[in-house]
Formats: sequence, structure tokens, C-alpha cells
Amino acid sequence: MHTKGGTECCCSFEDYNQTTEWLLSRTRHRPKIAVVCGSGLGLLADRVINKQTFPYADIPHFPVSTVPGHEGCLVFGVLKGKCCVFMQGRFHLYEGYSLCKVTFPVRIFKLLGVETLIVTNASGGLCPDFKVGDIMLIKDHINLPGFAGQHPLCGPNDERFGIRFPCMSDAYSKELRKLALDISHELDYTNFVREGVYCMVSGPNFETIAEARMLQILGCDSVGMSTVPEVTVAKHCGLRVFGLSLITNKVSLDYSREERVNHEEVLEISKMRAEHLQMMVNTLIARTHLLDEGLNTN
Ligand SMILES: O=P(O)(O)O[C@H]1O[C@H](CO)[C@@H](O)[C@H]1O
Ligand code: HPA
Repeated sequence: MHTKGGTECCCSFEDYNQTTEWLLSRTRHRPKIAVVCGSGLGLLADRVINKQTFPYADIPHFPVSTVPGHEGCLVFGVLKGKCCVFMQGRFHLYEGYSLCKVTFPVRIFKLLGVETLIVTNASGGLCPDFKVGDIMLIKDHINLPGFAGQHPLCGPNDERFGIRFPCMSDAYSKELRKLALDISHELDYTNFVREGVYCMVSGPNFETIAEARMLQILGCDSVGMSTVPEVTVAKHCGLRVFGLSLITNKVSLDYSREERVNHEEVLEISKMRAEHLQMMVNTLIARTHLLDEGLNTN
């Protein structure tokens, strides 16, 4: 329904430009930081001042959100003195969107002048040490759909965005992770802040036990159905990336376990922890300039 067939990009440079021009002509905000809010995490945009909100349905070439917990609004405004743009709701492969559409907003951010992308998501914990409600700083990811050719950069490469073969060994900024770790100490969050590897699966079903065991063997600490395409496209076009994954459930690795994961539970845990996430993200945003100035974080 939403997709054009094949793996080629279905968005032209003209489409990206049109959307960018449309936004630039309607807002005076010129964000340097973009935040993608994961399932149930839309309230990350709540503290923004001088807010200007655009429903996705009004923005040319933008997909619309179809998943509960994803409001479907682009919010511009100022947070801690920094001009930001928030995606209240993201797009997923399982909604029927091509990965080109899923990642469309990331290239819009680039054209708007954004330099740093902060991605958040809800995920299932695979690492035995993780508890429900833990916040995982994403150290690295595994692009499982990418292994099977479902990759946002398949098709002709547009050099105006980036190179044909981008390096992904430094996908998540070390400096931003260090800053976030320092912040978690200051906020006294260390007993629920972790670091780990996020794995993307296409969804929409949650994992079987055999799949979950396989992912754990592969070195995944958490699993979700998003984020990796956005991060890949962001790295391709030279954005600095930081990612937070909220562990909303423990993935079943044992056939004797009775609990059954569901999206309502995911949203409930997201809401429960959203304020802590908000505090971390806001403090990080307040301090991003320290990195640009090459200063230490404290
Ligand atoms: O990754 P986000 O968008 O936070 O959402 C996560 O939550 C949903 C499942 O409950 C899936 O969409 C999964 O990817
Ligand atoms: N698996 C995949 N995606 C998810 C999960 C999960 O357990 N929890 C939240 N998103």
C-alpha cells in the first residue's frame, strides 16, 4: 500500500528539497539537533518552548504514523537554549513503508541543517543482566534486515547525501555516549543505565524463543523493530548519532516462561520511564556544545 516495489529509493532529491523548503518557509526554527521519539516516548518533546507542531499528514512527502504510541507530529522548538526538532512518532518497515520512506525525515533533518541525531526506542532485553525499565545507551547495532537486502542505502547512491560505502564502525558517537554516562552518574541513574548492542528485526511479530536465543548468541543485548535504518542514513549523510533504548520487556528465552509480551505493556513501561529518559536527553542536549568546543563534560 505505502511502498513502491523493489529496494530502490522511492524518494527523489526533488522530494527531499520540496519538503525541506515547505518546512523552512513555515518555521523560523533552524534546529541543529533532531530527536526521534520511540514507542510511547512522545513526551520527550514536552518541555520544548516556542513550540511549532506540524502533523505528518500536512507535510509534503511525509509518511503518516499508524502505530499506537506514535503521535505523528514534527515538533520544532527550543530546549535548554538549543533549537531542536522532535519526531513524535517514527516509521517502521512493518507498517508497509519502504526503508527510503522510513528514513525520509533523517535526510530532511540534514537539509534543514541538523548536525546531531538522537534516536530513542523501546526494546526487549536479551542481556541476562538487564531489567525492565533499564535505559541502554546504544553502543552498536546489528542490521538484521540489512543482511537480507532490506537496507535503506540499496539502490543508486546519491553522492549529495554521502558516499557509496559508508563506514559504520563508529555509528554511535563515543563522545556523546561518554557525556551520557557522566550525566547518568550526576543524575544518580547508574543503577538503571546500561550500555549494549541493539538488534533490529523487521517485526511486526515479537521473537520466537529460538530466534531470541539466536540473537543472544549473536551478541545482541536488546531487540526492536526500528532505529537501525535511521542511524544508517544519518551516518551516511554525516550526522553525529546518539541512541537510547528503553528495555520495556525481557525477551523470553525459556520455553517454561509464562509471560507473553504485548505492545500495551511496551507503552506502559515507556510511559513509566519517559521522565527519566527526558531528563537524560534534555541534559545531553543542554551540553552538546561542550563537544563542539572540545571541552570535557563536567
Ligand atoms: O522501536 P520503537 O518505535 O520504539 O517501537 C518498538 O515498540 C514496538 C513494539 O511494541 C515496535 O515498533 C518496536 O520497534
Ligand atoms: N522485540 C522486538 N521489538 C520490541 C520488543 C521486543 O521484545 N519490545 C519492544 N519492542
